Amino acid sequence: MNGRAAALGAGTVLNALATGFGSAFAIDAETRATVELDDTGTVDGAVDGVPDADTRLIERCVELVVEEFGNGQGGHVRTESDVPMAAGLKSSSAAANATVLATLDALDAADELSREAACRLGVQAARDAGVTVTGAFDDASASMLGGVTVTDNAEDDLRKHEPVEWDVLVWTPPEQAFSADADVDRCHDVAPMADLVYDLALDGRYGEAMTVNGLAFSAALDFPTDPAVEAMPHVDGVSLSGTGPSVVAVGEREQLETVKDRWDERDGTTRLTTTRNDGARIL
Ligand SMILES: Nc1ncnc2c1ncn2[C@@H]1O[C@H](COP(=O)(O)OP(=O)(O)OP(=O)(O)O)[C@@H](O)[C@H]1O
Ligand SMILES: O=C(O)C1=C[C@@H](O)[C@@H](O)[C@H](O)C1
Repeated sequence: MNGRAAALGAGTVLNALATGFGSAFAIDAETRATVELDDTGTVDGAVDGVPDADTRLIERCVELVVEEFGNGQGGHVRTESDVPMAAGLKSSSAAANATVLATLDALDAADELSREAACRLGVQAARDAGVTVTGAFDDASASMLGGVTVTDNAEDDLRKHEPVEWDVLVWTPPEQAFSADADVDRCHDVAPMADLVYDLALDGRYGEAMTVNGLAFSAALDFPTDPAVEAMPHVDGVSLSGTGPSVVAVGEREQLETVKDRWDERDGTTRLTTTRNDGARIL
């Protein structure tokens, strides 16, 4: 009873920590999960290359799927990832989605649940594991479905979902920033800006939405705005991603290459990539 699946990392249009409404877009970075089920009744998890990682999220994903579609099985779950952990690129959503799909695959139950419903199980696991503030259905839906999504995280409701063909530049500083540690009160203070970003996103003005989001949440969460200001003359949109520290920009490839030269001078890694519209998949 083995299963294997992959889900996508994502960047932010609107951070949901202010109002519960969020928006994210899938990028070409993957987390893969392998699940082996057995009759032990207990689940243990491991993250490739990170021996001390917190594995409660992926273990909880297996448990929830087994509760609904299995017969008391336990087993092992292991992830390997191109999405850096706690860097703002939705590593938790990608790990949860990949694990839920891999467990469904191991139980031969992948056709019994829509991708959207599978994603809600991962969100529940993230809440149970305490790795999220709002549940992060915005990030989870982008990671699972691909394209850009706009969501109400209080209701796990998908308000908008559409494919997008964007070139994307990602700067990831060496630090980590766990969502569960974010200063939520400071985010509430920028709610009027989040309302504006939500309206822009619903209008399909994603680039402007991202830029307003980035300035507001960088200020609220105490991240530098210099990378965004450097990028602004060249790109359609630039934002702090998630609860940081990564910054994502979208626009013309050539212009993003100009920004990359500037961002390369900073500590960390800078990567040119694209959006993905295919979403998570069973391998
Ligand atoms: N590859 C992985 N395998 C297993 N668990 C993971 C993996 N990546 C992330 N996680 C879980 O998610 C937690 C990090 O979640 P967090 O929301 O802080 O990061 P993120 O999703 O990358 O950030 P953001 O929401 O700002 O994009 C980790 O502590 C771990 O529990
Ligand atoms: O933990 C959460 O609820 C969230 C974390 C960040 O990724 C945000 O970007 C997201 O909108 C919500």
